[in-house]
Amino acid sequence: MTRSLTLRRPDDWHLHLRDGEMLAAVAPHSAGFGRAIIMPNLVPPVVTGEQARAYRDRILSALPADAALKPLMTLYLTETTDPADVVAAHSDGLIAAVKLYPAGATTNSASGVTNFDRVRPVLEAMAEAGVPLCVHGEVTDPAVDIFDREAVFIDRVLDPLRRATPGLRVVMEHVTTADGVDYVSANAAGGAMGATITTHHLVINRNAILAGGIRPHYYCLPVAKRETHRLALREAAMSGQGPFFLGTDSAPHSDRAKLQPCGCAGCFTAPNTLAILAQVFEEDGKLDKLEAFASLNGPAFYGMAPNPDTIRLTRQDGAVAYPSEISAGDETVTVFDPGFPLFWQTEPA
Ligand SMILES: NC(=O)N[C@@H](CC(=O)O)C(=O)O
Ligand SMILES: [Zn+2]
Ligand SMILES: [Zn+2]
Repeated sequence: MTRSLTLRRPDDWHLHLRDGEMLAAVAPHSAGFGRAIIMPNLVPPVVTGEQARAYRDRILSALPADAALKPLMTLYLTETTDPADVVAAHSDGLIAAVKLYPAGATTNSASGVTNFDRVRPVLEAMAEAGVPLCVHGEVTDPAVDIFDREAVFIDRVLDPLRRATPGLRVVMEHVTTADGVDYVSANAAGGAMGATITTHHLVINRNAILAGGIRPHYYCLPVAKRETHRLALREAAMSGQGPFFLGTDSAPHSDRAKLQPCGCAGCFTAPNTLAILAQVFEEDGKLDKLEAFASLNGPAFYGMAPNPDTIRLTRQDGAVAYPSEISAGDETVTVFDPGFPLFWQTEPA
């Protein structure tokens, strides 16, 4: 049995760090990643280069002095986004990507896009300048079943949008279906598409949310699908194939906001993500593919070098303890429970 594993330092290509007291509480839990794509869905959202710069400074102040993490900022695409601001922020190295939320699709997405024609000039400028578009891929049409919203998005929105904007590089964020995996695999040639896969979608299917009682801490968007889809995600993540890389979508919410008649979507996985990943890759006999997924494929897609340094994961004889919750100001935030004991631990540097 493998007892230890040395990897290029991993990156997180989809991370929510929030702001204020929540930022202060959660940022240290992602400090061991080399880089992270920081999601812009604050209230109000991060829409201009100036706002991204100020948010990056707040993140850097919230990180411990010895943190490895370099935040890679994104702008939240709105129907009034200025193409010139996007291109300038990208060429200054301030942002790595732009994030598209269909209006109303997920947490803090009210300022997202309703009419895709209105963002066409921005998308064209991005295609021209090589700025990737990160997409929350779900339709918001209330007539579409929530478990079908990703698959329908591909046909109704994503594919037409990509055809209308040749050269636009797209990341399908937190892909949750076999349909998403197949679409990305079929369209990834030449780096045209990538996909992030979360830690929690490798672990849970929709039963985790609903069987034997309702479990709000497993509710996230896109919602976990049936088992066949989870297996397709595991296969993609463990394939070593270039377009698939880690984006934890660690999305902290206070327990107060989660445990409501209408609770928020999001799983907070930052504290135990690597331990869970090592375990699921080990379970499938694919530990040798973890580095491609967590440390190599993401930078290759974004045109960056892998991190120069490494981390070491070791397998313990007994289960490793991690906090079941953390505090953020007066609030608590529950850490994702994979439902099985964890044995892998990141060695202190
Ligand atoms: N994934 C989630 O369930 N929630 C995210 C938003 C998102 O990534 O869609 C959040 O910001 O809480
Ligand atoms: Zn999303
Ligand atoms: Zn997210």
